[in-house]
Amino acid sequence: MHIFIINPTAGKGKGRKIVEEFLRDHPQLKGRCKTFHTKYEGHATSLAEQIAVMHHERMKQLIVVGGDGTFYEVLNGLKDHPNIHLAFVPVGSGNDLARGLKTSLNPKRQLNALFAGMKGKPYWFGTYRPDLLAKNRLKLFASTIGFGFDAEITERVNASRYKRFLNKLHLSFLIYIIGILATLITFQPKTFEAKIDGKSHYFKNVWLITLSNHPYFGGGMKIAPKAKNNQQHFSITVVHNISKIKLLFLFLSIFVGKHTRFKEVEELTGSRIEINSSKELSYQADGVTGRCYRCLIEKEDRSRLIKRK
Ligand SMILES: Nc1ncnc2c1ncn2[C@@H]1O[C@H](COP(=O)(O)OP(=O)(O)OP(=O)(O)O)[C@@H](O)[C@H]1O
Repeated sequence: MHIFIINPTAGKGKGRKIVEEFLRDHPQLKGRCKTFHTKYEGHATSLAEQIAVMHHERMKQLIVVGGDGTFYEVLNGLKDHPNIHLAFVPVGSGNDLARGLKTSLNPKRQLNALFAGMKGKPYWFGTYRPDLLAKNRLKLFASTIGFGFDAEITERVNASRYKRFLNKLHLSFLIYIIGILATLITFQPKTFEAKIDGKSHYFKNVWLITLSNHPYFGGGMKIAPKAKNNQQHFSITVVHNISKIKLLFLFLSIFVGKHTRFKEVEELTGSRIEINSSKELSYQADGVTGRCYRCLIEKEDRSRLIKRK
C-alpha cells in the first residue's frame, strides 16, 4: 500500500490535482494507494501517527505531498515509528528538503520517480528540545534549525499577509526578501553560549546560528554549502559581528554559497549542541517557529529511510 498525505493548501492546491491526475493515469495502482488530506494546521502530525499505527504492516511508502512545513508535521507524527519508508513530493514555496534530498523540484516528475524505482536511503534527522523539554516530547527536524535573524524573518513571514498574496502572483521569491529587509530594521544581535560537543563557545553580536542536515534553507539559500547528511554531525554556521550593510551583501552571496568567505561567518561541526541564553531567543525548525532560552539539539539516534538521490 502506498499512502499519500496531501496538504491541499500548499502550492495553491497543486498537490491534490497532481496526485489525482497521476492516479487517473496509472489505473494499475487502483486499490494499492490511499490518499489522506490535511484539514487544518498541525493535522498532518496526528494523521501520520494514526496512519502509522493502522497501516504500518502493509505500507510500502508514506508519500508527503506539500511544503517543508507539511513534511515537518508528518515527521513529528512518526517519532515512535522510525521504520516507515518516507517519500516527499514538493509543492510548497520553499522546498529546501527536496533540494537537500537532490530530488526533482518538479512534483509530477518526482511522483513518477517515486513509482519508477527510486530507492529509500538512510537519512539522519535532527532532534531538538526547546527549554530542555522532557525527552519523550523532543521534536524532529529534517533540514535546519536556526536561532536569531532567520527565525525572526520566518516569524515575520509566517505572520504576514503578503505571503499568500505574493504566492498567488507567482512572486514567492519576494516573500523572503521583504522579510529580510523588514527584520533588518528591527533585529537586535544576540549573545549566548553554545556548548558544542562539550566545548563552550561564547558568541557575542550574533545575527544567526544555524544547524543544518543539508546545505539549503529559506527557499534555496545555500547557508551550509559543505553540509552533507550524515550520522556524525550537523554543519553549524554562525554569522556574527557584522554591519547591517555588509549583512545584506552576505545574504545575496548565500544563494551561491559564497558567504563563507566573509570573515564574520564561522563554520563548525558538532553532534550535540546546547544553546543557553539569558534572553529569549526565536528559533525556526524547517520554517516552524518558536521561542526559548535553552535548546538541546542532537542527531536522532538512528537513521530513517527516505527516497532520495
Ligand atoms: N487544510 C489546511 N488548511 C489550512 N492550513 C493547512 C491545512 N493543511 C495544512 N495546513 C498548514 O499549511 C501550512 C503550510 O504548509 P507547507 O509548509 O507545507 O507549505 P508552504 O508554506 O507552501 O511550503 P514551504 O514550507 O516549503 O515554504 C502548514 O503550517 C500546515 O500546518
